[in-house]
Amino acid sequence: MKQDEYYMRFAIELAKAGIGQTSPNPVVGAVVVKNGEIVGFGAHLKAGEPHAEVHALRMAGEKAKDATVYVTLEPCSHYGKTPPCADLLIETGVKRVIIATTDPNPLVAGKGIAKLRQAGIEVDVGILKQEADELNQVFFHYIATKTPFVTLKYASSLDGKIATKTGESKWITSEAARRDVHRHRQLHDAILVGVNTVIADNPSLTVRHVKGAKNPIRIILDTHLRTPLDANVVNDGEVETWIVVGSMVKEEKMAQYSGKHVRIIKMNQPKIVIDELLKVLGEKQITSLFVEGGAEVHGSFIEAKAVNQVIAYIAPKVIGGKDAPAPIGGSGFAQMADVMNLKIKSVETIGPDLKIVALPITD
Ligand SMILES: Nc1c(/N=C/[C@H](O)[C@H](O)[C@H](O)COP(=O)(O)O)[nH]c(=O)[nH]c1=O
Repeated sequence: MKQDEYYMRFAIELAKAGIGQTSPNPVVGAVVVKNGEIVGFGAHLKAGEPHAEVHALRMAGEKAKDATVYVTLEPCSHYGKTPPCADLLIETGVKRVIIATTDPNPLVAGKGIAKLRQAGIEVDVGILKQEADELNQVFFHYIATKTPFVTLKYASSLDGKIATKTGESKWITSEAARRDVHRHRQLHDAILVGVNTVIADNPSLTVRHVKGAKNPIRIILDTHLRTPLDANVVNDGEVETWIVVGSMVKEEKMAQYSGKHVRIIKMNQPKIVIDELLKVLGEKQITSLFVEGGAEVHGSFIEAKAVNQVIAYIAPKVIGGKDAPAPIGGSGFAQMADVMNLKIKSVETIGPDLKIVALPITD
């Protein structure tokens, strides 16, 4: 008889199928086991479509009766866009439900488990909890804060430069590393850069190296509305571009962009306050934000303590020069006691480059 962990690991792998597709819902996987045999499995693939348990139970059919169901997130017990899974599990007559982690939403946490137990179903919680929680770090953050989970990404040389002293930066990292960046882009609801990056690089900020991927919304931080009218992000019509401006920008200046594929979001203060921005984006159901620079934008997110993950691509190149820019601008920390501390989550090589993923340590 395989252990519970074996089946839960399969459910976690299934859940990964939905990553980048289910926003603003979590990713969930479910496996139905009867007499030591897998008789059904499924994953939640898109908000508004059936939940993982529904797919798995449908596949199991009659065999679901008296079966054991493994699910990576507590079954829902409230009517969302689809009927509650806890009720379906009860009606189906399953014998046992194994849950990796409970729902982070305080409104529903534990309710699904209680409903199942009241119906006489044996419920165990916590198998592979950590792996299951990691799957939904974005969703859990968004449910708790109603603001996007922020990943800050930069590419730098071995000596920590993001461009030469003359502003050249194409390319620091390899094609393989840049393809990896596009994979991260497609997993996000929005990408954000500062207007200086638009002026310097005229980026498209679309997902190109990944087939059939959706393009995240492009967000440009542009306090004084300096985004060039002929910029790619304003004219290519590939995906919506939101330009965030300060309160002092004049209506007639904004009118120049009408007819373009852009939406101008005017903040209620002259300068863009990151915390305010994240609240506005959260209200617009942006659950994950990929901040791609430049240095001043990175500095403002770090100073606002608004970074949930850092992804750094380090190329084996030396650019040198005291005037060549480093990844994080802004005023920086004066004392070591105040610097941002992180825990390295992973280090891997991609082609000739290093990729480091680190998570800020929130004391
Ligand atoms: N210069 C480098 C980067 N530069 C990233 C820039 O900030 C900007 O996001 C790019 O110009 C993106 O352009 P597009 O969207 O692909 O058209 N990013 C990287 O990963 N490696 C580098 O070498």
